[in-house]
Amino acid sequence: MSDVNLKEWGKAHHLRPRASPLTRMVVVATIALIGVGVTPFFIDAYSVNVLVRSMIYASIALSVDILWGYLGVLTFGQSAFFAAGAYVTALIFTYQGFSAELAFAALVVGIAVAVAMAGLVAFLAFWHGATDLYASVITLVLPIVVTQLLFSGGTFTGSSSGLTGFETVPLSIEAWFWVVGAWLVILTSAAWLYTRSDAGQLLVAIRENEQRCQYLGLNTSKIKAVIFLICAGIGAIAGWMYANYTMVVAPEIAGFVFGTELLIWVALGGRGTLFGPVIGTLIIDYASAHLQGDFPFIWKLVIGVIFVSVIVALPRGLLPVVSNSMNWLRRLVITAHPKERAPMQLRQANERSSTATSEDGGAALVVSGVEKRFGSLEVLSGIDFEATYGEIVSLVGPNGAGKTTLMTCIADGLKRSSGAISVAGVDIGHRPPNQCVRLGVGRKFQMANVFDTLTVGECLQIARARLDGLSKWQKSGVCSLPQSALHIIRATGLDNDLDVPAQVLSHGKKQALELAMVLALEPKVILLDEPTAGLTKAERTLIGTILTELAKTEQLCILLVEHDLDFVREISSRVIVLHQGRIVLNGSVDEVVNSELVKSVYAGSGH
Ligand SMILES: Nc1ncnc2c1ncn2[C@@H]1O[C@H](COP(=O)(O)OP(=O)(O)OP(=O)(O)O)[C@@H](O)[C@H]1O
Repeated sequence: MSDVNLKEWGKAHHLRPRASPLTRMVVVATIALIGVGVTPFFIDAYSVNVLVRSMIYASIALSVDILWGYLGVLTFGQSAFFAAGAYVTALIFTYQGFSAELAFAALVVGIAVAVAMAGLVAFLAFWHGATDLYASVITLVLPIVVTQLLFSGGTFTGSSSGLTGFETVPLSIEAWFWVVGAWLVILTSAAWLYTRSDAGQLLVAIRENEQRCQYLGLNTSKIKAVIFLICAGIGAIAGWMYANYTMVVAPEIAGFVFGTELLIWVALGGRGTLFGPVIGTLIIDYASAHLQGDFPFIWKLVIGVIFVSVIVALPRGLLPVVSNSMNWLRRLVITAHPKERAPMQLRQANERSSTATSEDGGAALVVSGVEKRFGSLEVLSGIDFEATYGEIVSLVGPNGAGKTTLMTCIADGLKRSSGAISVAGVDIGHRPPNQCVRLGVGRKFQMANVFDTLTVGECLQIARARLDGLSKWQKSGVCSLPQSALHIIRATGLDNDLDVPAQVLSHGKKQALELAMVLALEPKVILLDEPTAGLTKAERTLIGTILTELAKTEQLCILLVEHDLDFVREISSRVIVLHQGRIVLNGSVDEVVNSELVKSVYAGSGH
C-alpha cells in the first residue's frame, strides 16, 4: 500500500486522540455499578435470582474470552476449574459446617486446587514445541476426568446427585446480586484495562504469531501458563459464589458440555471483545431461564440455529457488528471535524549491550561439527565455520542445500542433532529460541514475520518487551529503540506509519519492519533469510546499504542467506557455499565467483 493510501486509511478510520483508558474505564464501571445497585429494585425476585447465576457464568465466560479471544488458547476446561471452586466449598461446608473463617478457607483452597490443576494442564499443554491443538485436547479431557472423579467419589462427593443442603454465606438474593454484580464489574474493568495496555497487546501478539514472539526473546510458554492459571483462579472464584448461592453442586457443572457452552456464549457475544461475551452470557442465560421452561426443545433449537448463523455470517460475533454500526453513526456525525490520534512516539533507547569488536578477541559466532538429521535424512553434516564482529557472511547454495536449516540450528539450540555453536563466546547448548536471543542472536525470517493486526508501533514495542518491559495498565504511546532500529525506521519512512496496522504495509515495508524488530533486540549476531526476496531494485539497494552500515558502525555479525548473487557480491565480506548439507567453499567473494567447483555445484543442481 502506498503512503497516500496509508494516510487515507488513517482518515477512513477517523483516528481519535488517545483518551486515558483509566478515565474511560472508571466512568463506565461507575455507571455499571450504579446499574447493579438499582436493578433489584426494578425487576421481580425471579429475575434477580436468575441474573445472579447469569452474572456468575458471565465471569467465567470473561476468563474464556481472555484465553480464547485474546491469547488464542481454545479451552474447553474452564468448567473443571469452576467445579473445583464449587465442590471444595460444598465439601468444606458439608463436612466441616459453615463459619465465616471456613467460607474464606473454602475460597482460598478452591482457588489453590484450581490453580494446581491448571498448573498440571499448563505444563502438558504449553511446553516448548507443543502446538495449540495440545491445549485444546488436554482441556477437553480435563472436564471429562474431573466429572468421572466426582462420579466415583461415592457418598463423599454425592456421586451423580452431587451435594446439597449445606449451610452457606447467609446473604439475601439482593445482597448476592450486589456482590456478584460488583465482582463482575470489577473483573471486567480490570480485564478491559489490561487487554488495552501495552502488555495486553502481547497476548494478541502471541495469538497472531507465537513463533515471532519466541524469536523476540519472550517466553511464551510461561506467559500462557500464567494467564491460564489466573483464569483458573477466576473460574474457582465463580465456583465458590455458585456453591454459596445455589447451595447445590452436581457433576454437570464440571462437564465439557458446560465448558463448550461457555465457548458458544463467547463466540456469540464476540470473541476478543470482553463486553460481548459478558453481555452475550447474561442475555442467553437469562433468556434460557425464562424460555426453556415453556419451550424446552424449541429453545435449544433456537440457540443452535443462532449459533450456527452467527458463526457462518458473523464469525467475529455480535458485539463487533453493533460497535461497528455505532462507529459508523458516530462518523456520520463528526465527519466535519475529524481528529487525529496522537502518533506513537519513538525515542532512542539506552542500549544495554556494548558494541563488541573483533579486537576484543573471540569470534561472534563459532559453529563446529554441526549435524542435522530428519530421521534417516542427513541435511547438515560436519558444518564448521566462524564469523567475526563487523562481518557480513553470505550463505549461498542451491535449493535444498540446508541453508535455512543451518540458520534454524543457530537460532534454536534444540534443533541440531550434534555439534556445538557459540555466540559471543557462550555455548548455546540446548537453549530454546527465546534464550538464544538473550545470548545475542536475532533472526529475520524469509517471509516477513510481523504481527499483522498490531500497528507498526505496537510491533516495535513487543520487540522491546524483553528489554524494556510493558505497562500492564495503560498504553504508554512511547517506544524506545536503539539507534540501528531507528535508522531503519526513518530510512524506510516507517516513522510515518507507526499507528498503521502492519497488515496494510507494502511487502518492502513489512520486511523493513521485521528487520527493525530484530535490531530492537540489540543482537550481536543477526541471521537474515533472504531479506531481499520480493523487493524492488531500489528497496534492495536501500537494505544493502543499511546492512553494510550496520556491520561497520554497530560491529554486528550478519549471516545472510541469499539467492540474489549480485546482492551477495555487493555487500558480503565473505561467502560460504553449502551443497547437500556440506560446506564446499568458504572464501572471499572473488574466490567464490571464480570457483569452478561452485559453478559446477549450481550447474549440477540445474541453476
Ligand atoms: N522438517 C523437515 N523434515 C524433513 N525434511 C526437512 C525438514 N525441513 C527441511 N527438510 C529438508 O532439508 C533439506 C534442506 O532444507 P532447507 O530448507 O534447509 O534448504 P535451503 O538450502 O534453505 O533451501 P531453499 O533455498 O530452497 O530455501 C531439504 O531437502 C528439505 O526437504
